[in-house]
Amino acid sequence: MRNVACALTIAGTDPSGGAGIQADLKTFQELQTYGMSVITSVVAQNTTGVQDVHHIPLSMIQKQLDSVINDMPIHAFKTGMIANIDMMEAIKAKIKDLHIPYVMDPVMVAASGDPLIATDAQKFLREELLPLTTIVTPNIPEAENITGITIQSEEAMQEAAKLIVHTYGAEAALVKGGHFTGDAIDFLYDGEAIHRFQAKRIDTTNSHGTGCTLSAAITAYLAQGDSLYNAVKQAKDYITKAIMHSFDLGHGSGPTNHFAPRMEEIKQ
Ligand SMILES: Nc1ncnc2c1ncn2[C@@H]1O[C@H](COP(=O)(O)OP(=O)(O)OP(=O)(O)O)[C@@H](O)[C@H]1O
Ligand SMILES: Cc1ncc(COP(=O)(O)O)c(N)n1
Repeated sequence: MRNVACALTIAGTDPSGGAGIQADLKTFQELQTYGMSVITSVVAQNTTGVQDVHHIPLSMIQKQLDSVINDMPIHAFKTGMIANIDMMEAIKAKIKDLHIPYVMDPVMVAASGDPLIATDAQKFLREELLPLTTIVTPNIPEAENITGITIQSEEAMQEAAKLIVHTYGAEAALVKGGHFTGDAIDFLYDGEAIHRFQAKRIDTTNSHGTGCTLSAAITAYLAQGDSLYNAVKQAKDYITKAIMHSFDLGHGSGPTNHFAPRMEEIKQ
């Protein structure tokens, strides 16, 4: 029996608190999971976009990973923004023997449209990191980038999820429909079956950090020992409530509300 579920995020930062490491740690905390973090890049960003990026030196990323891995229990981990091939190689070397659930949010571009990883790193991510994942959670542009297919229908989303598993070697793929119109429908393919997760589309422009929050919630539930299906189902519920009660903060696309799911439960 575990004392407490422990989850690690390896990602970039967001000083405005909506995305990246900050969103991940808030999500872990809300889901009663002990959160740990390794910072890859310090990003000057807010709800309106990315102002600047400072990459942490490689040796410091390696040392942060050693600090956590050599001392702490880790029951599941996620990766978010990993800006270049050198960082990806260093991280791969440290995580490949962990043998615990690995959730990859294949962050490529911020919701504001600003690129977050180098173009040549996309190939490394696809070929070297994807095969290590328990689940990868691309949005539609990321799924198009990984598979090379154009996604304009639910059928194409499902085809992309299957391709990511069978061609690129992820154990499972969750292709997210946040960028579509109509209901917010995500498809999970676990190597055997397609599962559909549907929520009403919430009429809001507050979508800063939705992908980070969803993947962090999946990581927290996996750290707690939930099955992949149950982790995704509960995480989808969490992000839907967090968007429903999102905050009108900042001058751009506002952040999700991490305590909304708990407040809704208290009200019931
Ligand atoms: N307006 C919305 N209403 C309800 N659910 C939404 C809405 N927008 C996104 N979602 C859901 O939020 C989750 C994140 O999906 P999305 O496709 O937005 O990811 P993303 O693009 O990686 O995130 P981000 O916009 O932060 O980059 C998915 O479960 C998606 O269905
Ligand atoms: C450090 C970091 N990681 C990921 C995102 C993507 O989040 P979003 O697309 O919601 O802006 C981001 N903006 N910043």
